[in-house]
Amino acid sequence: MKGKEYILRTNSLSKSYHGCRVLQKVSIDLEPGRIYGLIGQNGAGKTTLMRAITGLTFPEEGSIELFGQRGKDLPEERKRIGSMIEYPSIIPYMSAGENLTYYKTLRGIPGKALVGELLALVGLKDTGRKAARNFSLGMKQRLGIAIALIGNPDLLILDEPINGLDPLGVIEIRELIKRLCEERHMTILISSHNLPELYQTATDYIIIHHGSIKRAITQKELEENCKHHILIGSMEPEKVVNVIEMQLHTDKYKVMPDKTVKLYDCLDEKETVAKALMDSGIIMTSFTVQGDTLENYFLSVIGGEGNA
Ligand SMILES: Nc1ncnc2c1ncn2[C@@H]1O[C@H](COP(=O)(O)OP(=O)(O)OP(=O)(O)O)[C@@H](O)[C@H]1O
Repeated sequence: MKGKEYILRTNSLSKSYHGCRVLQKVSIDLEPGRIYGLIGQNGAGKTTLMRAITGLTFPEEGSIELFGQRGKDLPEERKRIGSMIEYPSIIPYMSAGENLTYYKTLRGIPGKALVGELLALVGLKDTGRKAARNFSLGMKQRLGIAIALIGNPDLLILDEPINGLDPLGVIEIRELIKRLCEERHMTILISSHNLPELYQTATDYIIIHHGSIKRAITQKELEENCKHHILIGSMEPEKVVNVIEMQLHTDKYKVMPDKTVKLYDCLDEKETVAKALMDSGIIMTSFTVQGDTLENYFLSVIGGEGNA
């Protein structure tokens, strides 16, 4: 049987700055045509990992395999990566078209139509001679992505591409990323602190904390972990449990440390559940249908420290 195909594999990458480990034996595997959300707090090592993959910094330990090539000729293989790391590398006094032409020429990429195609793809076709320094933040980000797309990469790496964007800008980038994945079968690694947004974009998540990979999980697995449930708040969780077991005949529940009870069953029979609890004299302080969020999941994986 043919083994799994990988676009990128990092094997035990470690990197230190001034004696301080910022990447610790980082191993990740990226499969083709998927969108990976890289999640971590400030300083977790996301940018450093992206810089290591693209060759902007060098790990002291570990190895990188790109496109199944086992790192035979990394500089050559890296030509199939497009990236926007930290800031879009835009030349401010040039227009969007001039920026793209400049980078295209610099990289020796032929094809007259490419600049127009990329401008259309990122929605900057009508910006004419306007200098990039006068662009909105969203336009600058989209131009940065267009620059990253110049070589029609197989792997696209985007560090915080929606940072500072307004809601419309966020939606535009989300649509663009999804289109690149669906239409061009690109593999995309994207870091973001906006977890609700990432949840709408990514197909997989990689959680990094203090330079170590804590979890790699698919959207499907995440959904399984963040299953919808009825959240029942009361001062008498043992009575709630009794009703659930004896009257609703299910054991799919969990008592939380704050005394709420999560019921993963009977979601289509909310009225029956509510009535059974009330008829048993339980005073409920809350009764809502919820699904755990990516934020909660992230916090539970890193041990509840701070925000993403
Ligand atoms: N060139 C550098 N010199 C010294 N320390 C660095 C350098 N680059 C990164 N670091 C340190 O490495 C750690 C990881 O930084 P990194 O930028 O990779 O984190 P991050 O997860 O991208 O954070 P953020 O979400 O804030 O962008 C931080 O403690 C940072 O201060």
